[in-house]
Amino acid sequence: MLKTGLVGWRGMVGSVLMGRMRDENDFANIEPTFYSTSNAGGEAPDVGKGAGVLQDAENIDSLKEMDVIISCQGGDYTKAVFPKLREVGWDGYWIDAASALRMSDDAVIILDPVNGDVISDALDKGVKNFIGGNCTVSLMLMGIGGLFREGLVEWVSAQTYQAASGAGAQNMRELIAQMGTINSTVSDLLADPRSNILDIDSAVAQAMRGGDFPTDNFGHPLAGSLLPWIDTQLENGQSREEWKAQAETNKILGRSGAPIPVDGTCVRIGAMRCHSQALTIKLNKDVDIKEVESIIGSANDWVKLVPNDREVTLKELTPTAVTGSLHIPVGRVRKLNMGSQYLSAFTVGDQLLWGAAEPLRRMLRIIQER
Ligand SMILES: NC(=O)C1=CN([C@@H]2O[C@H](COP(=O)(O)OP(=O)(O)OC[C@H]3O[C@@H](n4cnc5c(N)ncnc54)[C@H](OP(=O)(O)O)[C@@H]3O)[C@@H](O)[C@H]2O)C=CC1
Ligand SMILES: N[C@@H](CC(=O)OP(=O)(O)O)C(=O)O
Repeated sequence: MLKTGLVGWRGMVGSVLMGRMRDENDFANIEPTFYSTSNAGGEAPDVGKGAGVLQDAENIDSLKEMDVIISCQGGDYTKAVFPKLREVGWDGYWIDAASALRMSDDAVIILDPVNGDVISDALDKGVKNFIGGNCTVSLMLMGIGGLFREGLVEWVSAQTYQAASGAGAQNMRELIAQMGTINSTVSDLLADPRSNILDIDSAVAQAMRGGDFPTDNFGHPLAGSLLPWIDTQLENGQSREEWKAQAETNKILGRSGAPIPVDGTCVRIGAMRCHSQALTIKLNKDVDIKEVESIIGSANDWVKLVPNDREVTLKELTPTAVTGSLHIPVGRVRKLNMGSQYLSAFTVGDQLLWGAAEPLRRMLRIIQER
């Protein structure tokens, strides 16, 4: 059994990972050791093997005993601990949710339903660093990976609608607090069916712009609004989240040479944990829409083609419908007025599942099954 160290297991991504590992009985096949950056010596979770003791997540001597380490602790932890482990000659597998090592030459971005071949080749070559992709990129590739696999994509433009969870647990709380503040500001007016909607509207706008509105985490109102910038600002005008789209897509696909252009605008909206994306895809040839649908819908076990029908779309292609589920619905698939090679699609995915935790636990399985 692989000695497997788990770091970051009680955070938001880590908790989702733990839930999935329990659901899939993954702990039966490993010898787990739980680490903490804040509570070494405390009680470790009982995953069916008795509750052990939490180990110190900074203790290199302990970590280097592991065959595999899975970290959901974040990039700062990775940057601090990973190089020290490799310096002392640790040769185990490092599986990480953080972006810190994603673009390193000696690391593979893992999304096995899309790039199982890339992962397998890397394992054959002795690669030991396997890093989860950016949630938006992973969800886009789970949705339209079939078109890439068939070599049909000339470029993609993704306009995103990203959930609060992508910014962290405190941001999810803040979104709800903002919603609550808005509601409580106008609850008396709302209770009166004869009240003027413009009075309600101006009271809401005033509250959202006021100094008491809870914005410590987002820095700005999100509830009742949106934020058209995610992550840091780059010199070329892109946000870092937008930069990741092309860089990570091409790396996940294992492409060398000219990259497939992928670009768009990343926007934070008031969804809880599902990212949605409106995709414009330029195909490199005219493909019949039925064939396009078939290629998209049969690419993996989780993608689901939603017919371009109003009722079904509004029932199945929303964050509310998808949250907590591994399904990746893709709908609104149609050719655009721009020409027969221009395709539109809309996809929704849970950014904590396929966007973060699921590729990590599957990577552990892949290593085990070797
Ligand atoms: N949020 C996301 O959508 C995505 C995040 N990631 C990556 O995963 C990393 C972890 O993200 P995320 O899970 O959101 O981070 P969290 O802040 O939820 O958890 C990170 C760590 O914070 C510590 N912590 C402190 N207070 C608490 C608390 N009250 N509850 C739980 N944990 C607490 C825990 O460490 P300890 O137990 O040692 O104290 C925990 O492991 C990110 O930095 C990012 O690199 C990747 C993809 C998506
Ligand atoms: N940036 C993503 C979440 C995330 O953690 O991305 P990354 O793993 O690339 O840092 C979002 O805000 O929705």
